[in-house]
Amino acid sequence: MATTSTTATPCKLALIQLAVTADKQANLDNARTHVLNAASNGANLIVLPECFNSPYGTKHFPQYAESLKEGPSVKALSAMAKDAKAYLIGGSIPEHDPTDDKIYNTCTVYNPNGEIIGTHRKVHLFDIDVPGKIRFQESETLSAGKQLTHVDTDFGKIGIGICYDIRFPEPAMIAARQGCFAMIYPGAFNMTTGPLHWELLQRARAVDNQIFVAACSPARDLSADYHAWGHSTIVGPSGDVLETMDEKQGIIYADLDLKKMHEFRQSIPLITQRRFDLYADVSKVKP
Ligand SMILES: O=C(O)CCC(=O)C(=O)O
Repeated sequence: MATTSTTATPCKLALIQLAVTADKQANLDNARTHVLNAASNGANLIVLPECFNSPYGTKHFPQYAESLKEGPSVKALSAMAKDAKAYLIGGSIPEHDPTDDKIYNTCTVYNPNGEIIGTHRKVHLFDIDVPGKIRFQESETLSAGKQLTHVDTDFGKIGIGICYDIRFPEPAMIAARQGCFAMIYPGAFNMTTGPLHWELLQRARAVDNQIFVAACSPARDLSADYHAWGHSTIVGPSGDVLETMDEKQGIIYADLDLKKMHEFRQSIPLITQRRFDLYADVSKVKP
């Protein structure tokens, strides 16, 4: 099993809970202002929310989708990372892939030189129907990604998921076992599932795997079709909430202390205590 380094560069994480509008260029400009602001406060790993350049809704995705090669968002994100001299987990954007003519919910990740070091297409589409509360079917216009994503940084390896991906424990466990010290989820929970599960799922993924977990939401806009829960949150490897916030636009920060993470793992050594002789492959268990 891969080990997580203890000698990595200190990591100051910032989550930007952005107010998203229907104006793509205004969203990119607002993201830039906040990314540079976070960097000027010492953040060297900066995260934007799910769907930060477009309103969140299946009817909006085809209209806002752009190619990663040609579109304005990747160019703008690359320049932000470079000018901030920070790693940037660029939330997500509706991506149009001209090679298969499909639309994906895609997160791009940049190093401090502005180069793309990872691309994650949401692998679990948000298709739910809670009668009388919320029905949302991303699959009406989106296709699912086909791979899990880990990126290499000066701090260590980081796993990326997008929103609904957090409901599935397996990708976080695989990331932790392959040496990632954190899972980062741009996300946009809602007024039904937000209060029920947003924090619980982050704490669950963290405590199961003894890693940092962070989820970054858009700010709530009651004039939009979709009301995001907000409450961007950073959780530590023991499941403790390090920082959280309300539903408004803003930034939260946390220093991610990998030494403490390793000490905690030694005191409760789940990694060496697992019984894969009893549960090696859950996919073979018949429901
Ligand atoms: O899982 C949930 O309750 C919300 C998921 C979601 O909003 C999303 O995947 O965008």
